[in-house]
Amino acid sequence: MPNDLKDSPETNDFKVNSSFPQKRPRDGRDNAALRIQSLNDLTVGLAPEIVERLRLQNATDKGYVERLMTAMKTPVAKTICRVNLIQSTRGEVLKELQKILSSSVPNLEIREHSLFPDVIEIEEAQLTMKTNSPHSSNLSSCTKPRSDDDASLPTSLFSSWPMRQEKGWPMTHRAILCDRFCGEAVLRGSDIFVRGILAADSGIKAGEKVAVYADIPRTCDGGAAPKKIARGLILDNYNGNCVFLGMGTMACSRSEVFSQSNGLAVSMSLHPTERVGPLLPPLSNVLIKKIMLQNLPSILVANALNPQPGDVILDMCSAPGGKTAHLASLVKNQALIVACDRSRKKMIEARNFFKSLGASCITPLALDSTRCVSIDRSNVKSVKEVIEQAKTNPDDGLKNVKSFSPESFDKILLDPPCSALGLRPKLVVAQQSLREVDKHASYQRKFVAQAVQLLKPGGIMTYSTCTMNNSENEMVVKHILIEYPSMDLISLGLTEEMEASFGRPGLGGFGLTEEQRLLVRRFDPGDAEQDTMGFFVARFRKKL
Ligand SMILES: C[S@@+](CC[C@H](N)C(=O)[O-])C[C@H]1O[C@@H](n2cnc3c(N)ncnc32)[C@H](O)[C@@H]1O
Repeated sequence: MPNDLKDSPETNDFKVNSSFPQKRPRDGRDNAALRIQSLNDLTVGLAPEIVERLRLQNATDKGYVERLMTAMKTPVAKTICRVNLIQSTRGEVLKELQKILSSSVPNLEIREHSLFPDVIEIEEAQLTMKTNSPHSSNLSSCTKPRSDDDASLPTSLFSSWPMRQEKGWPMTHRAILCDRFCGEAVLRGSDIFVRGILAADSGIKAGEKVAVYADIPRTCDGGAAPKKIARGLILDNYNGNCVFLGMGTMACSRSEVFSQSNGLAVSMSLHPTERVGPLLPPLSNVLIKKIMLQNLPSILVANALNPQPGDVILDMCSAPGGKTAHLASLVKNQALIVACDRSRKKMIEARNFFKSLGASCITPLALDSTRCVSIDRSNVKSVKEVIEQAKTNPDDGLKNVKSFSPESFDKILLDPPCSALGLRPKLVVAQQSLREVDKHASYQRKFVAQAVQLLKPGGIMTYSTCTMNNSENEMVVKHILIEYPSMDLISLGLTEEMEASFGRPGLGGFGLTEEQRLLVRRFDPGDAEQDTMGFFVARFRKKL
């Protein structure tokens, strides 16, 4: 071992903490651009003008922006598993999950959710006991590795150590760098699959313990697309901006990572001191037909639509299909559910997903839901007739349907594209401007115009977004009430317990009356007590 390394404080003192790694390049030449940060120090999430709008929306809440910015780079502290009732029951799944996870991750609490009858929640046991605040997760915990880790340091690493030290990479373990989507999934508890890795130290072997970093894409001036990193890069040649996420064990070698197109690459450590953020279990390959990982506010939507056997239901923007699958689960296939998305590719994937769940009552269609009302008023057909009479596309098996007769559906789920400000964690500074964010609102109104026509009198429609932006939420509700007098805003039909504890009323000051505000539900990541993604749901009934 080189002498200087013995003196390095990093040699025997691996830290998953706010100050690791903090070495900065000493010379300003070839490596000046490399920037390694800890999650604590990272400023990501939302563009300043968006944060300012959200601050103004929550002007009376003094600590809001600080909590929002912390929440935007951290995951929700609980893993939420929705049980597919077509394949199993919650009781059975609970037992199976407890059996599977207790042997691999002993430190978890796995229990039935008290508000949702088809939901199981999983969280780190310590968190429940220590505190209720999700933001006091172990972002700043500081620990030393077990001594046996120190003994197995990869000595070949040290042949290039002066350069590594200059760059600021860790001297204790070789390292890999994943893309930001993969990094976000890691924070949510996922392991790393080969496609997610961008760069790695040379010589990494299967079974080796590695330090895991995620690239934080830097956009050029003017918000241009971030520079692409060629997959397979040697880490020493990486000059980007990255964040440390924790330790993992390689499932394959470096050369296999970059020669294979799929498969597990790194199992993330389940030791709470060797990972950043809360301990969340990797569930991507667990009980895949029986559970679906979904955010709690998203689960609210299908419940609010309250599907019943025999209903004819339209999901106007279905892909990737989480909410449609939930509808099918709630009625155990006893309804006719039409799932639409403009993207044929996404719909083919969603069709395969529905099939894998046994959700046989769903008809997947690739169509534009902003123009899907039939203009031929002389030839009114039921939804069943439209589907039965349509030709099947020989290439992908999707039915060739483009429109439906007015007043065809009992229920409509409208979950249109939105600014998605509420999705977390975000390992990027979103480059959306306020203008771009607000453009979504006019697109959302186009879907509404179709939905109102397609709904039967007395029919129910839910409107939802995964954003906190008022122009896509409260102001769309106000627009619906003004433009479509046939639509009444009604309560979400939640239990009293849910009403009292889950989500908040809509914002004041954006066109809704006090009474109307209480009928909608809003979720905000800056609301630390709730610890959810950002979300909004409203429910309407068309007058008879
Ligand atoms: C918020 S996502 C829907 C998520 C989905 N409801 C779920 O829970 O999995 C919005 C979807 O709308 C689709 N979309 C965008 N424009 C559309 C259009 N004109 N017609 C139908 N779908 C559209 C997008 O492809 C995207 O998949």
